[in-house]
Amino acid sequence: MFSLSSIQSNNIQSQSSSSLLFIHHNQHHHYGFHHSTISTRFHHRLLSPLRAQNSDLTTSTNNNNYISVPGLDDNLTRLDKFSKSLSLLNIEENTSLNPLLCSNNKLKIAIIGFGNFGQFIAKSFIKQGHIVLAHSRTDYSLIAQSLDVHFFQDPNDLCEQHPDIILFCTSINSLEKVIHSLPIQKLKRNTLFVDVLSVKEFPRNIFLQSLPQEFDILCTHPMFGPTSGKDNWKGLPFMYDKVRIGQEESRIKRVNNFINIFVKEGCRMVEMSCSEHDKYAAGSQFITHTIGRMLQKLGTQTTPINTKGYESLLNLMENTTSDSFDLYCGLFMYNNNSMEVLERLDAALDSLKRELFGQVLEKLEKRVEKGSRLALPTPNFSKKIEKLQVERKELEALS
Ligand SMILES: O=C(O)C(=O)C[C@]1(C(=O)O)C=C[C@@H](O)C=C1
Repeated sequence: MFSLSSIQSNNIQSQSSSSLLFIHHNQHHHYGFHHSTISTRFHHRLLSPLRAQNSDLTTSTNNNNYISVPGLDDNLTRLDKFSKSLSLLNIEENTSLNPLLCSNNKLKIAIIGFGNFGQFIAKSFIKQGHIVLAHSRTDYSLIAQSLDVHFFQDPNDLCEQHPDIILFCTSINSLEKVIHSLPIQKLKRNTLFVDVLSVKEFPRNIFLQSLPQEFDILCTHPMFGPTSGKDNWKGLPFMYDKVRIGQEESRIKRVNNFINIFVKEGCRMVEMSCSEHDKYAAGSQFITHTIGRMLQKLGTQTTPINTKGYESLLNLMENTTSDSFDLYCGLFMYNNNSMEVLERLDAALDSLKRELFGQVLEKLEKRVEKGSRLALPTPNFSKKIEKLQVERKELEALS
C-alpha cells in the first residue's frame, strides 16, 4: 500500500471548537457502507430499499426548527434545554438558526472558484438577496453578469471590496495554492472563511494553519451539486462544522445567517465534525463514485430488457462519471479513510466469490458423488468446475 503521509500530515487531530452534541450519528460510526446521515442523492438511490426498514432518525441538535423525527418531541425539548445550558450553544434568541428572525441580514459573499459549483450555489445566494462577488482564474465575467454576480479577475480588487464571507468553491486539489495566492491582508480582519469541498479535514487544517486567528472558519459540505440539486435543495443534506467562530455576537450572527441560506432552501441540516464527515463520506460518496466508475470500466450499457435495478446502475454510472476525474482523485487523495474503503471493497468481492464458488462447488460435487443424472447447468460447465476449484484454492490461500 502506498503512503499518502505527505498529504495526510496536514491532518492535525485538534478538537473542533464547536464540539456540539451529535445524537443522530453515534449509532453507525464507522466507514461501513451504512445509510450515512450525509448520503448524496446517488448513494441514496442505491440504498433506498434499505431506507424503508431503517427510517432516518436524523436531526440537528443546534437547529430546533428542523426536526424530522415525529414522536421525539419530549426528548428534543430536554435536549434543547440541555443544549441551551452549554455556553457554546448559548446563542442569543435573535441570532439562532431561524429564517424568520434573520431575514433582513444581507451578506456580501465572495466566491473563490467560479466554475460549475460556484455558479450553481451563487444562484441561490442571489435569489435570497445577498450580494455575490466572484473570482476565478478563468474569465467568467459574462456568466457572472448574467447571474447578477460581480466578477473580479484580480483577487486584490475582490479583497478590497471587504466581503463578509470568503467562500472557496475551488477543486480540492487547488485549495492550498489558491488560499496562498489570496491577498488576505486586504480583507477585513474579521472575515468568515467557508469551504464546500467534498473532503473536510483537509480544508479545515489548511484554514487553521494558514489563516490569522481573527478570521472565523466554517467548513461545510452540501451533499449535492448542479445535477442532484438542479431543481431544488429540499431535503438534501447540508453538513457543517463551526470550526472556529469568535464569541462576538456579530460573528455568531453572521455564521448563522450563512447557514440559514441552506435552511431556507429546505436542506436537511447535519452538524458534525470534519473528521466524522470524512469517515462517513469515504463509505458513502467515495464508494458511490468508485462503483460508478467501475461500471464504466465494465462497459456497462443499456439493454432492451433493463430491470429497475439495472436502470439505477446506469444512472449511477452516468452521474458519477459526469463529475471530473479530478474530483474523484480528490475524494481519494485527501480523505484519510478512502484507502481502507478500497481495500474493503476488494476484500468484499473476494469474500463474495469465495462464498459463491464454495456453495456452487458443494452442490456440484454432491451431484457427482451421487452419480446424479441431472444435466450440468450449462454445456461447458465441467470446465467451469475445474476453474472454480482452482480459484477456490487460490482464494482460500489468500484468506
Ligand atoms: O449533483 C452533482 O452534480 C454531484 O455530482 C453531486 C456530488 C455527488 O453526488 O457526489 C458531487 C460533489 C459534491 O461534493 C456533492 C455531491
